[in-house]
Amino acid sequence: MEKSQIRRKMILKRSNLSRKQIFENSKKILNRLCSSSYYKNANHIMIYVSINKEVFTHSFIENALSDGKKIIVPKCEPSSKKIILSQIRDFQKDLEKGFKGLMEPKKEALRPVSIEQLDLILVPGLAFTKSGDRLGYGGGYYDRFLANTSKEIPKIALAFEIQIVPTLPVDFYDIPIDFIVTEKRWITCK
Ligand SMILES: Nc1nc2c(c(=O)[nH]1)N(C=O)[C@@H](CNc1ccc(C(=O)N[C@@H](CCC(=O)O)C(=O)O)cc1)CN2
Ligand SMILES: Nc1ncnc2c1ncn2[C@@H]1O[C@H](COP(=O)(O)OP(=O)(O)OP(=O)(O)O)[C@@H](O)[C@H]1O
Repeated sequence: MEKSQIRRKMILKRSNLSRKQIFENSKKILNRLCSSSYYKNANHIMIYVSINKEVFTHSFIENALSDGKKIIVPKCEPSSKKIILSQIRDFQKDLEKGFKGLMEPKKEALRPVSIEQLDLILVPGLAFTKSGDRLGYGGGYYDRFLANTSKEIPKIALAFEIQIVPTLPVDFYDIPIDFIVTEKRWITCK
């Protein structure tokens, strides 16, 4: 099956999850992450700001900020299809609706961070395999970004169990992830 076809199928499948299921499963996923040494040992954490039926990350971001973690979120630059990293201090004040309706740092709240500063990357996606292959929305934003990160930085996907599939088409530029956390389990890829 082609990537575009799998994307459509997975968006449809995910749309069947109720708001309650999204919130409850997201809580389990993020609690599992927070009890891991990957979270505990990380100071600078990059995380996506969830929309629609993605694993809900807003409460995690607020809790991690209270926990003293440095939180870094992506801002899309559609002209270059690149991601800019910006540290946020206040979820409510620093973000506004931007590209594709995503919550992104406001211009006046941009606090650039370099890739080398990241200790942990929490990756979004539509579908994943247990071996770490990932399918996103198709912009290639994360693939371009992940291509520039060191292998040493853990890349962890947050996903609902229904997003784990047996196989995915893989292109040479696709960057595999290291772990997947679902509401049921912790998957170590490869
Ligand atoms: N929360 C979040 N932020 C992210 C990503 C992501 O997957 N999730 N990205 C990952 O690379 C980048 C943004 N890339 C995107 C590329 C395309 C579409 C897009 O076409 N969205 C559809 C809606 C899909 C749906 O119904 O869920 C659209 O606008 O029609 C969205 C984000 C960076 N920030
Ligand atoms: N490292 C890269 N350098 C240049 N172009 C790239 C790179 N990675 C991906 N691309 C381009 O991005 C486009 C989208 O890739 P793909 O369909 O794999 O995105 P995706 O993984 O679903 O989305 P995303 O990474 O945004 O979540 C492709 O046309 C690909 O050529």
